[in-house]
Amino acid sequence: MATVEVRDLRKRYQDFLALDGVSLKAESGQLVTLLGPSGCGKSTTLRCLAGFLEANGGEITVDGESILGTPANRRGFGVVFQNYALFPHMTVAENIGYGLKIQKLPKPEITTRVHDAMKLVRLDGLGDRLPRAISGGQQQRVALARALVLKPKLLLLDEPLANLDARLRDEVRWLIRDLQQQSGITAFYVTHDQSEAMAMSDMVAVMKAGRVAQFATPREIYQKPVERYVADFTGEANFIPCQSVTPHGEGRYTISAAGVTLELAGVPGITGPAELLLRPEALSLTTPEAGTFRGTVTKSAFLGAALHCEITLNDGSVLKLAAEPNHHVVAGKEVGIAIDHTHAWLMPEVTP
Ligand SMILES: Nc1ncnc2c1ncn2[C@@H]1O[C@H](COP(=O)(O)OP(=O)(O)OP(=O)(O)O)[C@@H](O)[C@H]1O
Repeated sequence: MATVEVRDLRKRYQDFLALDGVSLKAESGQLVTLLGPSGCGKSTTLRCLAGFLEANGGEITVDGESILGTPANRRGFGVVFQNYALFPHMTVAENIGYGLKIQKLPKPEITTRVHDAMKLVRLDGLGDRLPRAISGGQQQRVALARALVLKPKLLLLDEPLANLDARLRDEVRWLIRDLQQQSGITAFYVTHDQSEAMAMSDMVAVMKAGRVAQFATPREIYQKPVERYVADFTGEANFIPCQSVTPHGEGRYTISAAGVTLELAGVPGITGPAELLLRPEALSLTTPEAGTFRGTVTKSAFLGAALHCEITLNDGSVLKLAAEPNHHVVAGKEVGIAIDHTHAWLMPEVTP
């Protein structure tokens, strides 16, 4: 178990600044996800942690000790990549035991540990197969077992599910989280998949152009994003611009938006222009008289479990929501929208 801290990490590729001061922390036993779009610096951060890349500035500590001068093979970390990189000519068991063989452990101990690791990732009985004779999901589990068998201090996973189909992704995702929690191992996990990040993590770092836009729990990231970029990247989001914002201190505000005055919570310390974030589940359809907002249905689509609607308000804002599937909602209908204030959140309007 290890506490890992990354402070103001910088990495330059020639004249391109890929990491511009990344800071985050994993407490012992936590799984921390680096989430963000392609090119934002997730893999670069992970490679600096692994020791495959040398940082140009900043610090990485494990249990308070700097590791920047320690070469990758002496850090004692387990690494799992999206391309499993198994040795094609070795059996599953040989692949898993390879690192132990390099460490020159006695054969009986290798056999026992490989056996235990295979059981852990549910690969029993497949030890004699070659990688080409097992499925993609099984290959990824071999890669996972190969990392875990070394009892690493820290587990680093770079999009480990990217090459799997949706069903396998789900299965391996839960397996990784189960194993990580059971073993209490600290882990960093790179993904651009928001639902993966939300489901698996203790903490999420949402990355934006070489920096961490927000570092918080999945719940906080989703319900209390610090800016629109984070809100957009972590799920469906509706935004309404505010005409006036009066702060009351401690992150409470009175606002006026789309002709309605509301009192609600938001990012502390907003002084300039702001916009209201309403997640779809904060909204429900009602009569025009009963709603907080009034609008006209501009789109509706029956998607089985829900009726997806777009409502255009009188200020031109468009709200998307999922209504009860048996609701009779057709384009052109006047409706009211009730909002659950606990799911409404005010954010500063940041120019993209
Ligand atoms: N060896 C390199 N030389 C030059 N630029 C690089 C190199 N490796 C990465 N970059 C650039 O650094 C930025 C960050 O790359 P990185 O691989 O960390 O992003 P990422 O968030 O992991 O993206 P992805 O999800 O596509 O893997 C990108 O703009 C990328 O083009």
